[in-house]
Parts: sequence; structure tokens; C-alpha cells
Amino acid sequence: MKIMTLGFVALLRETPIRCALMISGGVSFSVGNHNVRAELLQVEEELGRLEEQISSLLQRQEELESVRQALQSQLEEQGPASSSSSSSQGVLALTKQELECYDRPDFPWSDEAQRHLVDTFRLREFRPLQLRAVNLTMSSKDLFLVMPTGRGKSLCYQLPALCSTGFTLVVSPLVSLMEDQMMFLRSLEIPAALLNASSSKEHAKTVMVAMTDAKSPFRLIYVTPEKIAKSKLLMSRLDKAYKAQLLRRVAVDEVHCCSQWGHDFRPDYKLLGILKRQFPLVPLLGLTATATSSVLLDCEKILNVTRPVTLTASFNRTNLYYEVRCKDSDSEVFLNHIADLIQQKYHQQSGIVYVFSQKDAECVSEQLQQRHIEAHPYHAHMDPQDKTRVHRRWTEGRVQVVVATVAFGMGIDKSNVRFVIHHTISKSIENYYQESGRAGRDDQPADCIVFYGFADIFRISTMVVMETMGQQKLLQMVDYCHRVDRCRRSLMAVHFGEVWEEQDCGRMCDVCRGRKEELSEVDITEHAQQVVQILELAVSQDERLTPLKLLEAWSGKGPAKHRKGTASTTLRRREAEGVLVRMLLQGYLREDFSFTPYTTHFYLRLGRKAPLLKSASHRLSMSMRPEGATAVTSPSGGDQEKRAESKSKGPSFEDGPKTKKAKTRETQ
Ligand SMILES: Nc1ncnc2c1ncn2[C@@H]1O[C@H](COP(=O)(O)OP(=O)(O)OP(=O)(O)O)[C@@H](O)[C@H]1O
Repeated sequence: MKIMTLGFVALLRETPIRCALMISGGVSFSVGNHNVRAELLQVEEELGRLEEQISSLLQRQEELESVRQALQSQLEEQGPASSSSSSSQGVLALTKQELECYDRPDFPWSDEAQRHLVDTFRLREFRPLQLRAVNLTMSSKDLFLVMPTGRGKSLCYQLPALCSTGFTLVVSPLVSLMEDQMMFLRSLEIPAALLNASSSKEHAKTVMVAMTDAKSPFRLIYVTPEKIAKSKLLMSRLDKAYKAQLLRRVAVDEVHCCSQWGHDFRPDYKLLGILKRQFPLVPLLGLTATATSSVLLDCEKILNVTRPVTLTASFNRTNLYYEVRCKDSDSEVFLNHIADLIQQKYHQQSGIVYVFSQKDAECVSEQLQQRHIEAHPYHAHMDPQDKTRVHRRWTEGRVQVVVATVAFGMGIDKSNVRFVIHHTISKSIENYYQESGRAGRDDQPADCIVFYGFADIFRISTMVVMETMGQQKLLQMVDYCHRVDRCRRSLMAVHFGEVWEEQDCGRMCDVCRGRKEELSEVDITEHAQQVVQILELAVSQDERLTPLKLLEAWSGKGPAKHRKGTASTTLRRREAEGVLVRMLLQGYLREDFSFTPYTTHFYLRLGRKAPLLKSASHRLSMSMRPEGATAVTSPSGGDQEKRAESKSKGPSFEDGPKTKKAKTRETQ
């Protein structure tokens, strides 16, 4: 028997799965079963180690990509012969020097462009990259322009439209956006037209006729992507206009909507490839505030543009201060916190509070009003007239705060917004960047504060469960909020593929303002093991636990069967939540969902890396900042506001084992 078992073990080492299937007898079965488990653990451990290696290789790849970009830039500066690409396809359309030629003011249209800039648009000078973009599109180059929100992308097609004959076709995703633009152009006496599903027949006819009329006054014609996808009549008029050389340029606003990988995919944008196919000689200008290089590559394919020039302005808005605060679970305390901020720090200053849902918009604005703040809700289900009224009153400064869902988004262009507070985290970093970017468009200091709450992760998770990459993107946002050891800007920079130096932040985020020496690395292995035990118990009972039930069981509360034989935690609630988030971000836990006709439920389950916690040598740690340790100031506060509010800072493990290194990492 003994010999058989040893032989069996040896055989098992070689082919564990086959052996497990061969087992038949009682004793052999239990020994075999035990060995299979041991083998499985080994495999899981090795997989865990591989994953760590992969993640450090990926990090190294990121660093090398940055260095490569920096070196390429150097080469380009030295001479045109050395390189050949600036398109997102990786094949340079123009060298840096060639691109710089497009900053010159001596093109045939330059005088006229300068005249329109000053006389028509009433602006003193171009902002960075605007002149280059104007000259490139006027030279018939296909162009992708990635420029932070509020920097003036629209001018890059509106001004060329005035310097050309014929008209510019502008594809824009939202009717409200187009209406704002129409209002703006009307105020500057620039003739433009708009076509959408609710245009009257007569209006549509007038605009379509104008398309092929060389004497038409319209310099810009705005259409929705649906219109292009669905109206054969429109396509045939555009075809005629193209042949008459009157369709001079196509501008695709919010071009990232083409890609499923972008943060705002719109199916009708997928069909816009027809424009370049039918009108190959018409230059296309795609505009976006937020697109990673893979999203741009996808857009190139979808729009059928080959090797467009891509101009990317730095995403870094140096006047914006980024901060993450912990959300108090008591909603009254939390609301007081926001109200105090608005009344004291942002007294009489304009701002936005972004919330998760329509109900939150109404509730939070009402509660702020009760605290004597002039706040109004804004969400998609409001009457359009009410929306316009709130928007107008806020723009005119008669309402201090708009409490809004993401419906208050594209096209919001108020220059003196001093704060954007997120009552709930955004669903992705792209979304957060865009929403927070509504602050400080006048280049004056402004604050972007996100309140990060444990329960919100799961509320949003159930909302994005059907979206492509929805969960991954949400976890990136959670990581942005959860970390206390990486500059907030650097996390965004990596996300947008921008080369980043630590000093680029200029201490304009809470992490860079905090004292590095206050960070400590806490070993959370034992805590994580306790969590795993509870979830294993749940699995053995064929149960799933919501985050709330898991926390309850871990704290020694709730149904006894959920915690039979498991240890209770001594951690405070926020600390325990921090451990769960860390485990989720690192793959020790994973999300699971169940659907009913009315709602989606969220559960936490054991993740792929959970078995690693069985090994005595495997450690898991987390960077932490002790409560009340940090005193940072924000730029727009004026009087050096102390931010050492223990309630709003990250969790601490006062009695937990600590390691010296101030850095988040896993150790084996
Ligand atoms: N050269 C300039 N100098 C000063 N202000 C400018 C200049 N160019 C544009 N602006 C102003 O900047 C504001 C934002 O412009 P615009 O709406 O084009 O931004 P955007 O980049 O399209 O933003 P979003 O991504 O939110 O749509 C407008 O009020 C515009 O008049």
C-alpha cells in the first residue's frame, strides 16, 4: 500500500490530472485527493508568481515605452531623416520639424485666419496647437486632435470653415451640444445649420438644397451620426456637394465615440466610415478630449482614414488640483462635509457636484438647498426646458451649484468653475478626467475632489456590468482613488499614455502634497486569509455573499452560519473595507452578479489568486497613510486650508505589522 502510494505520488507529480482520474479505491482516493489539492496549490502559486512577473514586465514595458517616446522626440528634433511617424498607427506621417512648419503664419490663408480669429471670434491669439491644427486641415491633411476638454478644439474646424469656400460637415453626438454650438455661432454671426431627427421637412429641404448651392451662406452644417447612417437623401446631397467641391471638410466631434474601447461608444459612429469611403478627397478632422492610443487606432480603422496626423496636447491641466477624500457612510455627515466645503472654501464660487443617479441629483440638491446653498439638479429625465433654465442660470452665475448626473456633460463651457466635486466616483478614469475637466477653463486654479466610498464601487459595478471592459475600467478608477502612494496625475498620465516625470505634478494633487515619510506599508496577509476563510465557508454552503454580508460576517455579526469556525476581525470598518478593495484590485477577490427582472445583485467571491494565501511564504501588503497625519493645502482655497481631516483621509492599521517601504506591493 505504502509503495503504491509513493509511486502514485511520483506519478501524480508528472501527470496530476490523469492520475486524479485513474483513482478508484477509498484510501487511495483520499490520499490522491489530498495530493491533487497540494499540486493544485503549487500550480496556483506558480501562476501567482508568473502573474507578478508579468505585471512587473508590463510596468517595465510602460517605462520603456516612455523612454522610447522621449528618445524618438529627441531624434525628431535632430533631423527629419531619422523618423517617419506621428500617427497613432505607429507610422509617422510627419516629422516633428515638418509639423513645426505648420505653426508658420505665412500660408495663403494665414491673414484671413488671423483676421477671423480677432474680428469674428474675438480672441487675441491661438492657444497651443490650434494654429497647427488649422494649418494642417487647411492643407487637406486628415487629422486627429486630442486636446483636453475646454482648450478650444471647436475653433480648429470653425475657423477653417470661414477661410474656405463651400461648407464643413460637423458630426456631433448630441443635439444639445449642437444647439449650444449653433447659439454660439449665431452670437458671432456665423451662418450655420443643423439637421437632426426632429428637423422639420422644410428646414431639412432648405439645408439640403444649400449643400449644393455655391452661394449658400452656411459655412458649417451640423448633423447627428444617425442622420448620416439613416438618411439616403442626405448621402445623395453630400455626394453632389462633393462632386461640386463644396463639401470641404468633415469634422467628427467626440471621435472616441467610434470605438467600443472608448468611454462613450455610440453605435451610429461605427457607420461613419462611409464618409471617407465616399468622399476620399475631403479632409477629416477627428476631435476628442480623451482617447488612448488604442482607441485612436480603432477610430482610424472605423473611419477609414489612413495615417492621419495626430496632434496630442498634454492632458495635464496644471491649474487643476486633484484630491480624493473618503466618503462618510453616514449620509448626513457626508452631506455636511460637502456643504461646509461649498460654503467655506468655495463661498460664492461656481461649481458642479456630480452624482450617480437622477434620484441622487434631486436628493443632494434638495439637501444642499436645506443647508442654504443655491443648488439645482440636472439629469437626463428632466424636462428639456428645465434643463436649459438650470444650465442658463448657472452659466449666468445665478445658481451656484449644479448637482448633476453625467447628462451635464459634453458642451458645458463655463470658464470660471472653481470646483468639481464627485459625490460618487466616476465609472472610468476617462469619465473622471472629462467631468473634472469642466473646472478651471479660465486657467485659474480650481479643485477636483472625488469622494470615494466602498459601497459606491458595487453600485456602479452593477451599472456597468453589460459594458465592454466596464468592470476593468471601473477598477482602474477605484485604483486611482484607493492608492495613497502614486501621484494622481501620474496615474492619469499612464492611462493616457503620456510621458510623465514625477515633478510634472507640481504638488497639485493630495498625494504629492502629503509627506512621503508618513506612508507605511502594512502587512495585511492575515486579514486577507480571514476573508478567504469566510468565503470558503460560503462556497461550502453553496452561498454567495454581498460585500455587506461579507463585512458583517467578518466583523462577527449576522447569521452564525456565515462565520462558523472563522475568525472575526478587529479592524475598524473603513480598514476592513480597504482590505477588501485591495484584495479585489489584486485578484484575490472577484465580482459576481445575479440578475432579476428588477435589479442586479453584486457578490464578492474568491478570486484567482486566493489560493496563494494558503502558502506560508506568500505575503500581501498595502500602502497606508495614518489617520490625521497629512496636512495639505489646496491652491484655490486662499487661506491655507488644513486638510488633515481624519474623517476624510484614508484608513490606517494602528496595530498592524508594518514594513518600512513606502510603496504598495505584494511580496512572496
Ligand atoms: N485661442 C483661444 N483663446 C481664448 N479662448 C479660447 C481660444 N480658443 C477657444 N477658446 C475658448 O475656450 C472655450 C472652450 O472651447 P471649446 O468649446 O472649443 O473647447 P473644447 O476643447 O471643444 O472642449 P470640450 O471637450 O468640452 O468640448 C470657449 O469658450 C472658447 O471660446
